[in-house]
Amino acid sequence: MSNHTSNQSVVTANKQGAFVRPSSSFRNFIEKGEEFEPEAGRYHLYVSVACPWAHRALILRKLKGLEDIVCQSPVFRKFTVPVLWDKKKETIVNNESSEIIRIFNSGFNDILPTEKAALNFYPKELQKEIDELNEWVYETVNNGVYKTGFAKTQEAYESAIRPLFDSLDRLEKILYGKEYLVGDRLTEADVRLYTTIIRFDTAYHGIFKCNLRTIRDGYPNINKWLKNLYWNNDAFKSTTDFDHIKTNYAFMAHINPTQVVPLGPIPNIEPLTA
Ligand SMILES: N[C@@H](CCC(=O)N[C@@H](CS)C(=O)NCC(=O)O)C(=O)O
Repeated sequence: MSNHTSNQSVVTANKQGAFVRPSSSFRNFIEKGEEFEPEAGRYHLYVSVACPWAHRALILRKLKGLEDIVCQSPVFRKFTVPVLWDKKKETIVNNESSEIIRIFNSGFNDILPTEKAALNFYPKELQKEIDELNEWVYETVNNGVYKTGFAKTQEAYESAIRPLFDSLDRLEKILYGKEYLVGDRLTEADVRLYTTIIRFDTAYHGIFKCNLRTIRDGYPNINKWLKNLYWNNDAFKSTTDFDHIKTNYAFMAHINPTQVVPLGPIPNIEPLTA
């Protein structure tokens, strides 16, 4: 995969000092009868467990029971993660997390047991609502924490942190009396938000200066939703590694030059009953 290394940098900024995320360059899908066929053992997922974008893919892989079909391993820089690699053609299939989770959601259904194939985290009847929510959640929350943390000017920082917290306020209302974001079932919208919120109090609040409020003290409905996913669904808990998350964010020398790793918050996530 050395032919496909990326020279993209996480610290890309525009003239105003605002973080600009580079776009992903490999955008293929896995489909029967097409170039990339669903096959067990053919594809490999490269991740970093600290990375919220890679974490999305790890959760979907687990939810769909793809552990024996798509292997995974950590990779250290050079290219962005997640990367879905085709061992047969020796090429990257896709390096865009929002598409890799769609591939995992349905691309391997033909070779999965019936009960796993039946699981659909992007159901037709909810797609419009999921897409609409994903759009603003991506801009202001998933990427919003990065825009806040990587801002190189006061102005860029403040114009990212405000929309971030406005969106958290909006999500808090959406989750009032609800277990999931869209419909009454777990969808990719929950997965995409989870990987940011689980890092919020432990990394983004301190290291990225996303500190108007914490999730645990400022957002009871989001906190309840978060705890439910973490404690009641192993696909979330088993793919979440708090030590790795804390260390990796603290090691970003451009924003934390001492690389001292914060101890708190304690606990990393509250117990279900708190
Ligand atoms: N759009 C990509 C973004 C992935 C991304 O930015 N990943 C980070 C890690 S959290 C990365 O690999 N950055 C490149 C680097 O650190 O060199 C996706 O969602 O898949």
